[in-house]
Amino acid sequence: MSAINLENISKIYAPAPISLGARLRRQPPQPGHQALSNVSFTVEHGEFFGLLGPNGAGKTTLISILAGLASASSGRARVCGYDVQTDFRQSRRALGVVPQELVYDPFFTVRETLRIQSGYFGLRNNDDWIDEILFNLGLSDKAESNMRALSGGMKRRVLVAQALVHRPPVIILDEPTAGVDVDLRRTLWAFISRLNKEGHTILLTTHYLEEAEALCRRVAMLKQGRIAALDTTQALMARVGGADLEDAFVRIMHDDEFLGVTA
Ligand SMILES: Nc1ncnc2c1ncn2[C@@H]1O[C@H](COP(=O)(O)OP(=O)(O)OP(=O)(O)O)[C@@H](O)[C@H]1O
Repeated sequence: MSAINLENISKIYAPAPISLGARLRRQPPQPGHQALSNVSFTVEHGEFFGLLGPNGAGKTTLISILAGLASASSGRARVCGYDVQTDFRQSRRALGVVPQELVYDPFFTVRETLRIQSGYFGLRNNDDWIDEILFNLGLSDKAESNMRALSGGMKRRVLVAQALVHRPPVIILDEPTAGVDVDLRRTLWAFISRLNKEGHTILLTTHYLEEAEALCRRVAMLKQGRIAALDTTQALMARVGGADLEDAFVRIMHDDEFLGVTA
């Protein structure tokens, strides 16, 4: 049983509702937007896996499907063997997701936020683990601060903490270091690497390819909603050529030969 298993996932977003003016002009309805086409891959337990792709490639859509926030138009997604639709509660419990957007409730303190999140998973008396997470993310002195009083980088640390309160075996980070300072990057990667060494599976999306090269043993590259490459980071760089993963990424994204090709 794998940590993450995706079988032929496709996603077509419904078109925007047709306006009254367009209806009166008898314009034909717009087709939906195909964000993912037959995406299949597996992430094994304990892997540090990179999901890469340019803006709009479909990374967040795929993560939303895994987290049960969006439903696939076709195909099957499983987390730790649990189907994300039919076994939603178990699959969601196995997963910690750090979202790309800073979403938070401004009325609570950091500790309250983490206690509430623990409550969603039926966890009471979770303060020992909450304190450990806060310490490891450099947030101990912010525990009683109100969320709205935190800087953007500090809020992002709380999002990471929130994803970890229920000790999920699989952790998904959607661009966790976008716009954050060197200090947080180092703190975050030290903690996430430690969790990975302890056996947690990590799926990371990032536009910082040097981070992916340093951290991820395997990567999948999405291009226009299709898998363009899927291999170990080292094998991919050796096969495609170039000085580093960024070079390989640029070559793959600019060469149509790779569209829909899997390793
Ligand atoms: N709710 C939605 N309705 C319609 N189209 C959407 C919706 N969400 C995303 N899309 C479209 O689906 C495609 C994939 O978007 P997605 O956010 O998954 O890409 P991404 O790889 O995460 O991009 P980024 O790197 O910019 O975060 C894009 O063309 C986007 O405009």
